Amino acid sequence: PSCLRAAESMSLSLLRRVLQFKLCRRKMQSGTFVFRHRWMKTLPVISSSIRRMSSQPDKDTVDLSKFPVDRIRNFCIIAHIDHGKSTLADRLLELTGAIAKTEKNKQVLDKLQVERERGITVKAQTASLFYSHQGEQYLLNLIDTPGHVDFSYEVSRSISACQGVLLIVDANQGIQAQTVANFYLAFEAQLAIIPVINKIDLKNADPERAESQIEKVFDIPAEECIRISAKLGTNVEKVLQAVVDRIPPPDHPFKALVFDSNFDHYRGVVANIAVFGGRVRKGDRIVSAHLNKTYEVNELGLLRPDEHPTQRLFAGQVGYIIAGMKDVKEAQIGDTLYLQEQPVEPLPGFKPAKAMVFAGMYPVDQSEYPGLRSAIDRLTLNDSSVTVQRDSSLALGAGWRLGFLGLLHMEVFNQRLEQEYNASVIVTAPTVPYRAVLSSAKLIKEHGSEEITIVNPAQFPDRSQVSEYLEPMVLGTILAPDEYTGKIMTLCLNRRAVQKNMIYIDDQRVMMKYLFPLNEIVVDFYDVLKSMSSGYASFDYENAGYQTADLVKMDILLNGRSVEELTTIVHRERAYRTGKAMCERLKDSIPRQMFEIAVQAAIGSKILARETIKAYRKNVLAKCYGGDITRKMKLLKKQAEGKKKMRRIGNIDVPKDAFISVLKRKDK
Ligand SMILES: Nc1nc2c(ncn2[C@@H]2O[C@H](COP(=O)(O)OP(=O)(O)OP(=O)(O)O)[C@@H](O)[C@H]2O)c(=O)[nH]1
Repeated sequence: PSCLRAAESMSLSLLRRVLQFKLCRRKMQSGTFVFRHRWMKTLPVISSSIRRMSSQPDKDTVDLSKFPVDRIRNFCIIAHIDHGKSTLADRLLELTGAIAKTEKNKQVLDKLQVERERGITVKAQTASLFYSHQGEQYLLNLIDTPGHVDFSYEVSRSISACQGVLLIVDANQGIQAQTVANFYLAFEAQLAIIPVINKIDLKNADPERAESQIEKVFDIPAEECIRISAKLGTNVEKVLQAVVDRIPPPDHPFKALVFDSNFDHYRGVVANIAVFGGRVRKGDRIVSAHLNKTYEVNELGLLRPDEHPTQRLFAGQVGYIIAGMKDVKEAQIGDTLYLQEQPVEPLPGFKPAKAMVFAGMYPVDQSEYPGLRSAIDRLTLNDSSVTVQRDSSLALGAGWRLGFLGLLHMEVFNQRLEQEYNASVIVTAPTVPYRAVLSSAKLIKEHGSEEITIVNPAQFPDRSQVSEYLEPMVLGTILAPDEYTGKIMTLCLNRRAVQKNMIYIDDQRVMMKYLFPLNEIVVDFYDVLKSMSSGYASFDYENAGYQTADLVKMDILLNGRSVEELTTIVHRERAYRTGKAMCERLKDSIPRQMFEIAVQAAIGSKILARETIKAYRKNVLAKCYGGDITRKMKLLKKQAEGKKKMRRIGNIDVPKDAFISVLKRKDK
């Protein structure tokens, strides 16, 4: 009101200057933009000139720390695997000038080698983009997320840092299992959902069908869908407009959420944060709500998509912060950071990731133990969802028992160890976390509780000491064309699954829900499902607690000697069939050696199955007549290298892949 009064006596341009000066000062003091809103309402003429002034679309000179919160949008891209998230992210980056438009820009946000090789996203990535819309400049914070079911943990935490999502659906494939799972994650978080139908350039694209599925399954009007081709860039601009128009700006009290973290060898932990309110500056002392530890901020900035240091981070911004944390466990995902002098109520955070698959990991040669230990330490610094426990076995020596989110997660971890740390490891047959209710007083005392979780089959307690065994269950969703329904039902039945629900989502596609024992799907269910449906079926699952089960421990013996790493826990009624199949597969995967090998499956002292591997001697020099010594040396070296991929158990060479492949079944 005092300014309005002053306006009567001052020229408008002078008043403008006074206000601009006050505005800057107030913004710097309060760190919020509430002040600006208020003035814009009372003085539209002045505010429009201020707006013009602060929305110069020159992204290199704009001061990000003063970016108005009402022109910030935080969103992520979610979809089923391969529906084109990373490709759309590339186009968005290009269109907003964050990266140059070249042929080489393919899945720019997929930085890890394993991501590029497998063509999948494993870790969520963040980038800040500038976008001019109707003369205003907007700051769009984009988070690209992985599509595979093992990494849905990354999706849920990305969602917590956003106010909206782009839900991508392939125009050819339509809604798939993870589309459904991801939709509900976003829906439950009450985010704005923009459905995007991608790949409309494909010959068999059927966008109408995808839209009617979206209407039927998610209750989103078909008109809200945007049809695009991420590959060709068709209509991608419309996506940016929708982000601005349909996603609300962030509006929160003073605090920041840690939604990702990774470890940098030189700078320590780099935490990705979403600032929900207020601001943080270099040199500020911040507190992590979870550990109640105080740190000094050494560096912070935005991700565009590479780190771009700034002096401050403001409400509504998504960026990174480095504050002398030494372990990613200090930057717990879901934790709240606040300024030391301004404690706040912590944000709700995320459900912690729970390991569902456990496996032993051992060096191929014990002399490589220290190297492998430091490689595992470093890799887990970057992936806090992996649990690590030290373990040792008679045959394989000292090693670890690691817990993963799923089998693909385990394979990716393994591949990263080999590629990024040049480590050669043996991974034992994966197992799920079983539980046992103990009846033996001695064991209860030893464990300090009646119910124990067993992640190592070798430590499976004997039936006589247990009143009940329990196995983890999951509720699986399968989407497939109806012609495969019969085959899929047989497969599920073979995997001890119970059907819970089945509906047609359109005239050709069926959605089925089954309750599965986790161990039945963990190794190869997805592969089998894919191949029996010519790649058309998709699968996703969520945890569904524990159920009583009649379990037994099955040992595998090589020449009468039990190989602890091949021990598995099986359902009693399946023991014979599983034992026989395991022996057959071991016979195929262990190469013939200079002596005969008996492969047996046993429960206690009872032998269930046996196969014999005949003796054989491979003379690699057999075809090498005459005297070329270099050629002979080369062949012998090659043979020695082949042996490195083997593990000697007793006097038997077992290929390291045998430990996992032994569990893969041949479902028809
Ligand atoms: N024809 C066509 N192909 C596309 C389009 N968008 C993406 N693709 C292709 O689809 C494949 C998967 O694309 P990505 O962008 O890697 O998919 P994604 O959803 O990020 O995959 P994940 O990160 O593994 O979940 C790639 O081969 C892309 O080239 C499109 O609009 N048209």
